[in-house]
Amino acid sequence: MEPNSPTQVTTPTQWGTKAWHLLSQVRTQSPLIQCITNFVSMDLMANTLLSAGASPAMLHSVEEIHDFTPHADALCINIGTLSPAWLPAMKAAAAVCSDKGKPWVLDPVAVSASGFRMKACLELLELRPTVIRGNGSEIIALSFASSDKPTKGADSIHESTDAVEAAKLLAQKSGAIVAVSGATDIVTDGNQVVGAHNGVALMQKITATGCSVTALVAAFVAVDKSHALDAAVSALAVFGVAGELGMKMAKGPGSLRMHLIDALHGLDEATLLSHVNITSLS
Ligand SMILES: Nc1ncnc2c1ncn2[C@@H]1O[C@H](COP(=O)(O)OP(=O)(O)OP(=O)(O)O)[C@@H](O)[C@H]1O
Ligand SMILES: Cc1ncsc1CCO
Ligand SMILES: [Mg+2]
Repeated sequence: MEPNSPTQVTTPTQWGTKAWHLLSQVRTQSPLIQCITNFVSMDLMANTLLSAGASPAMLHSVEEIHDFTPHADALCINIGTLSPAWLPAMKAAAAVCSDKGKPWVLDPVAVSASGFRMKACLELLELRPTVIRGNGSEIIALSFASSDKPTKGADSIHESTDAVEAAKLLAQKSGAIVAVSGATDIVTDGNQVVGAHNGVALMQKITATGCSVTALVAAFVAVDKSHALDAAVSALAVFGVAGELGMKMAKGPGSLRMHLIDALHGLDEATLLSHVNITSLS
């Protein structure tokens, strides 16, 4: 696999400007994002993409990959409710992207829950995802290809900061940018490590916020595919800022879900620049 390319050090102010630029590009270009995702996440993921200005398409039939996937600007694959029937479509779509140099993003939901899930993820890794985004437990399990000790399932029992070395190893082994969500979202190319400190803890109490931010990463990578690390960091920070703004109006997880989507849709430059909190961790 090709080595990851070095990325220049970016100051906090430059990160804010970069995140705004990429969000603006998503809004003006409205990239088409194909999502092959779990049943739980379909609604929130599609609404997250729409609020950010992208165009979601939740197409997962293997019969449609040949016609449709070449027209997508990026692909998001999520194994959350995986069954054998879905895997051929996931592999076919990932192969189209890999062949055409189109970005695609993998979300290894609950990868340690079973040998079946782990094997599927390892086969998908062979198709060279541009970015892998998971929670701490998922990234640790995938990095060590370990399903010996099933964790809680879709939720993490690790902090994202517990997964830094595992994330770097996975990035080095796979050639992908690896993003770990949590109180601090961590993104690495196997060498450089960047932290996005935005978000609120209550986002963990809304199912599929992680799945949705993975799709947002796909939208950001779609508009800047040669800088996948920057795009992933920016998407995670933007989603976190939307969570912080939404929290000002929310009374609990149900209303946070609604206000987060509203905040993402209405996010302006000054608000984003004053909230983005991204630092280098390496
Ligand atoms: N303690 C926290 N403080 C701030 N933000 C958080 C915290 N925990 C998670 N988040 C944010 O919540 C979102 C979802 O992250 P999480 O780690 O819960 O994903 P996940 O476990 O894959 O979720 P799911 O599988 O339900 O989609 C991310 O945007 C992340 O930054
Ligand atoms: C709860 C849950 N179970 C399988 S997928 C999913 C959505 C969050 O990943
Ligand atoms: Mg998840």
